[in-house]
Amino acid sequence: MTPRENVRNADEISTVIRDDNAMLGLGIPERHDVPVAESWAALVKPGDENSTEYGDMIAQLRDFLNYVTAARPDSDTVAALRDDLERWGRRLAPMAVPERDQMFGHLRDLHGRGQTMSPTFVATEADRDNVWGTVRFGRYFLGGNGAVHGGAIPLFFDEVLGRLANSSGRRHSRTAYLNTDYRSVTPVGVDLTVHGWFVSEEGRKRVLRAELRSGDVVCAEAEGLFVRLNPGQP
Ligand SMILES: CCCCCCCC/C=C\CCCCCCCC(=O)SCCNC(=O)CCNC(=O)[C@H](O)C(C)(C)COP(=O)(O)OP(=O)(O)OC[C@H]1O[C@@H](n2cnc3c(N)ncnc32)[C@H](O)[C@@H]1OP(=O)(O)O
Repeated sequence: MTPRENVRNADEISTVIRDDNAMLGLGIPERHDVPVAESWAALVKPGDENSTEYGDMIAQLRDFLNYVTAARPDSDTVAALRDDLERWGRRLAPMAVPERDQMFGHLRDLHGRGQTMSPTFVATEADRDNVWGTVRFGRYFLGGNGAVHGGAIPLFFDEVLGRLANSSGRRHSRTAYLNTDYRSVTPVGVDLTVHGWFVSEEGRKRVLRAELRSGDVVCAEAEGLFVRLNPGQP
């Protein structure tokens, strides 16, 4: 018997559908309509006129990656998609620019910075030493059995803590270590809450911690050391 045949009433059916949508990481728009608190927003580089359009394109790309991950497409669909992707690659290739000019990941006024490498962190509150927010790992970030891939979690922590470490007028630092404790499975397709905070700041060394929760359950915790760069250090 399949899980669907096992469904007995309308409530259960809607739960299954909702869960399927959740597994796709869909249903919650990957948009950027939550106001960002002052100190986090201090990183914002104003005046990129393409931000909104580019951000919407990235949101589509994120949804697309979730669909690709979830689908078991027929071979005609795969062939058509391959051809479309090849065409898009050829269209974009001549538009390559040096790193400092690229848009991907550089749009700091967008939640998620206009990138797809890690899920969109939506900062909802921040001060000089803390940031709070939400994240939803889409189906694309699935490791197995409904759990987020173990490598995607430190990537996400680096994203949040790296940015907090360099916020509020602090000079740039780089991650020296980032330790992650996986406390319980991090579910795909579920809104999670995030808190990142400074533990200490001594000389060039900034120690920060973060916590990722699903409801009351702590899914993962991290501690990172971020070392302030010396002048001329890459
Ligand atoms: C240009 C920065 C860009 C930042 C982004 C801007 C904001 C953008 C906005 C949004 C972005 C989203 C956010 C993304 C952020 C991501 C950040 C990353 O992931 S960076 C890539 C991964 N990390 C590396 O590639 C580092 C490679 N390592 C190094 O470059 C060096 O090792 C470095 C700079 C970390 C330290 O090297 P030393 O030569 O400058 O300094 P020494 O003397 O070795 O260390 C200073 C102190 O730190 C301790 N230390 C260093 N590493 C340690 C470790 N692993 N464990 C414990 N202590 C360590 C040392 O023992 C020393 O301590 P004692 O002063 O003696 O007390």
